[in-house]
Amino acid sequence: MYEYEKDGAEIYRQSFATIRAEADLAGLPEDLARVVVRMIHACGQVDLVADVLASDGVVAGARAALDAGAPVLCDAQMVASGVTRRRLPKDNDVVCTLNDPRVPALAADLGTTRTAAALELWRDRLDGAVVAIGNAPTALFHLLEMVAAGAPRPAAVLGVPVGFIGAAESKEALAASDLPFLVVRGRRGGSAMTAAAVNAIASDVE
Ligand SMILES: C/C1=C2N=C(/C=C3N=C(/C(C)=C4\N[C@@](C)([C@@H]5N=C1[C@](C)(CCC(=O)O)[C@H]5CC(=O)O)[C@@](C)(CC(=O)O)[C@@H]4CCC(=O)O)[C@@](C)(CC(=O)O)[C@@H]\3CCC(=O)O)C(C)(C)[C@@H]/2CCC(=O)O
Repeated sequence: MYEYEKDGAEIYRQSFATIRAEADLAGLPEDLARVVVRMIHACGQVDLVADVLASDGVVAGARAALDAGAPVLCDAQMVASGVTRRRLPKDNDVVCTLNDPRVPALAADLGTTRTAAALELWRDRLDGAVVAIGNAPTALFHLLEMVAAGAPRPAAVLGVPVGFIGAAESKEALAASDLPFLVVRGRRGGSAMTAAAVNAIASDVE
């Protein structure tokens, strides 16, 4: 009844070719360009590239951490669910503590959101980890507060929360910090885009 592409590999090939033809990736190092292509693939917006900001070597640093077996620490279950486990080079743990039964009480004690409070349960896994924040601005702010107060430093922070309240500000704060980072400036972000960034970093092929 309808004429449409049914070959998954061909759909991917055409998508990535379209993104590379339409997005202005000039000036990005190739490893970062590959990550941005996949983030664009997750949101359908080729102008995303203009809002991407990353510290030097963040993609290589995150990949080296994964190769060394580092966990991927996610703010939301949606981010964790989007990470393709078979791409991960060392069967790395993908961790989201949001639904841990201790979190509601922690959030009440700290006077913050559950997503932010859930990061308190990352402390023993934070050292050298790849952090993927795709939903909650409060989680990203709380991570920065924890590290500033002496918590272990992650190898890379993919800071891509979405929204209107605190999202842009939390990402500017990350970019101004001394942590290796990748952000999408402004309101855009989200779990799908963040999981896509992890998947691109974990993968050797587009
Ligand atoms: C204020 C919050 C925002 N949530 C956004 C967008 C989406 N959130 C979805 C879902 C299913 C979840 N959001 C929570 C993380 C929940 N969202 C919040 C909080 C109230 C506070 C976070 C913050 O401001 O930093 C947060 C609850 C908390 O106490 O931390 C979630 C845990 C709520 C819940 O279901 O209990 C849940 C995450 C579940 C999981 O994956 O583990 C959406 C799907 C929206 C929906 O349900 O309709 C959507 C997903 C976006 C995405 O791509 O991830 C915003 C826009 C980020 C917003 C914060 C900023 C704003 O401007 O409002």
